[in-house]
Amino acid sequence: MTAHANERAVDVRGLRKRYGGVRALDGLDLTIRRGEVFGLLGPNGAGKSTTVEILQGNRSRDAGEVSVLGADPATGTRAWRSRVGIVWQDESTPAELTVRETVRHFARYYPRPRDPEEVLHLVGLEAQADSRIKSLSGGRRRRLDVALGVIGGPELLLLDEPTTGFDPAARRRFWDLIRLLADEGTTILLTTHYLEEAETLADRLAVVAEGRVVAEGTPDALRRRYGGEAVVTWTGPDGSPRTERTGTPTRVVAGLMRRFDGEIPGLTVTRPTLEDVYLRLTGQEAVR
Ligand SMILES: Nc1ncnc2c1ncn2[C@@H]1O[C@H](COP(=O)(O)OP(=O)(O)OP(=O)(O)O)[C@@H](O)[C@H]1O
Repeated sequence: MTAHANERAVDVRGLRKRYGGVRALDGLDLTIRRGEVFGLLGPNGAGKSTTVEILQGNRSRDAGEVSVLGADPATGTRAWRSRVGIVWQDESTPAELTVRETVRHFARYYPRPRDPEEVLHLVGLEAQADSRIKSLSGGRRRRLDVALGVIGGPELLLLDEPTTGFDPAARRRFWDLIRLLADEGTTILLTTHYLEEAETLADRLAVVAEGRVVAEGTPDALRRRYGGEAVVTWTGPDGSPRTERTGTPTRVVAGLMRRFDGEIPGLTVTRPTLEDVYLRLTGQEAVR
């Protein structure tokens, strides 16, 4: 909890955006509190990147109210920009510079930057510090982008699919970095297609579909509200598989224990995952 915990870092009301005939945002509402890690989920084309770009001040909107750290991004000053960390999708940094030179170079743009060596360590690029950017693999390139997003010591970090292209170890390391920044009080918005990532990192989530928020809450609350019933399976006395869908799996298991007088053969209890919730909310639920 930070001193600002009840303040809003991001407040969006009725956000609308069209690209020609395409309605990308259709009345999106979003509130992110200070110090919170907030995950934005949604299928391809739902409007997540457009939202992040508008919050960054890099895209205009057609309608709606937007406040980011107390300012309208459309008219954000240089001082405001220095408080917001952005990870660009296609960074146009000079490919001839080394990783260390680039991070140091970007640090000079900010009034209170983090230590470049610390940032290289945090994103796991110490071993590549003297490599030229053009020689980096795609995943390491992306880690450098993340380094440039945090070098200014932002109050708010806006991350659009930050771990796409990361190998599993780099993704875990990135999660540690996000937790560290969150512990320091940084507010973080991240979009992701990795539900495990959302569940691991986010205090609260919003699911976006067709340009609107269709559900919002903690991962637990979303699972409880939209997850549906648990599934209990076991093996019957005749050896055949049995299944029961239930809102009270403990009661079902207690009944089975009495019936079997001890160990229940083949018992499993499966509770709805965030993925089940997500697929249901975005209308992509598989027919079972
Ligand atoms: N520059 C653009 N010009 C025209 N249409 C665009 C542009 N950017 C986005 N769109 C369209 O707006 C809609 C929302 O796109 P957006 O990139 O915001 O979605 P997204 O949720 O980030 O998707 P993804 O998960 O694929 O990144 C899509 O239909 C997309 O094709």
